[in-house]
Amino acid sequence: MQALAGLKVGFIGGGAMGGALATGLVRSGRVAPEQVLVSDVCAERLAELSRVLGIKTLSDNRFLAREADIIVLAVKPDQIRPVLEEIADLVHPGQTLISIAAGVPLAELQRWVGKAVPVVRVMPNTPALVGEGASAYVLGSHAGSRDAGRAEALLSAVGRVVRVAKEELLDAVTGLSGSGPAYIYLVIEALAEGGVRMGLSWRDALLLAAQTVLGAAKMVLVSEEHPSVLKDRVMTPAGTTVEGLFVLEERGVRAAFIEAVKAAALRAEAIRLGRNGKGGKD
Ligand SMILES: NC(=O)C1=CN([C@@H]2O[C@H](COP(=O)(O)OP(=O)(O)OC[C@H]3O[C@@H](n4cnc5c(N)ncnc54)[C@H](OP(=O)(O)O)[C@@H]3O)[C@@H](O)[C@H]2O)C=CC1
Ligand SMILES: O=C(O)[C@@H]1CCC=N1
Repeated sequence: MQALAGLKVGFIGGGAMGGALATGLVRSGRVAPEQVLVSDVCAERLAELSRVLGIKTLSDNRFLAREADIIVLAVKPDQIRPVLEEIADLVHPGQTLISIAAGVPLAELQRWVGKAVPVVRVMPNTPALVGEGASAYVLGSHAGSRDAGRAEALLSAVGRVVRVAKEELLDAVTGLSGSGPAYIYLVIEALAEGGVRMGLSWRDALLLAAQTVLGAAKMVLVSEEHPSVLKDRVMTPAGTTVEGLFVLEERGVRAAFIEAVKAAALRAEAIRLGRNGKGGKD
């Protein structure tokens, strides 16, 4: 991947999301393990990432900020400001700062870093770990095509990526694909329980449920047909599928998913606007 050639990618925070991105990136083969650095306050997490991926890990965010060309801020939203203030004097316009924090606006990121360095806001998701992430990004005012290229190269190595036209849309992305894997795990668990209820072993039911979700998703992406067309192809008149679908519609499952995305997106918006009642951001 040309945009990442010879560059060092540093992750500050190697937890659920930072660890998933670092792992997906190394496993993609688009960068060598020597190009990836992770710093974290948790020594066990660092030891595990270093052991599994063969990457350099460290407990010193400032050392990482000196070394990395792309710095991914992957700590919890309330830790973004202290981390940025910790490294602000070291960062320079040759670097690209990428924040993956939910609800932390570009204007704040730029203010905390205090100088004209390129900042990109990204909303990824955890399936990046297995190369099937879904991410969206928006550029800050000092970021240009070089930084967009770097962000796209990084994110396309671990899944699919879209650029959104304005920052506010990242709230919707957060509600849909950022939080979305959790909704789908719930669906898979429920489908499997349905199978168990009707006599399957948990092991068989879980495999069938997960593979069905994977297969259906792949059909949508590969065929590029509208999901309703694909749905119709599964239904036989007076058959089984229409009975199942009727129950889902009757119970309001479609509306429940639409409302779930809205609720999560509104929460992201509330954090971004500082209307935070639950300790997500200071
Ligand atoms: N999880 C997800 O699905 C997604 C998360 N995000 C965003 O990613 C970010 C990280 O979330 P997530 O990975 O879930 O969180 P985690 O708590 O799993 O990971 C954060 C890591 O950063 C460490 N850390 C805390 N303070 C510092 C510091 N000052 N310097 C270096 N490392 C530090 C934490 O250590 P310790 O645990 O010891 O505090 C932890 O290991 C958040 O901003 C979130 O909004 C975005 C999309 C999806
Ligand atoms: O739940 C959260 O706030 C984070 C952001 C998107 C997914 N997890």
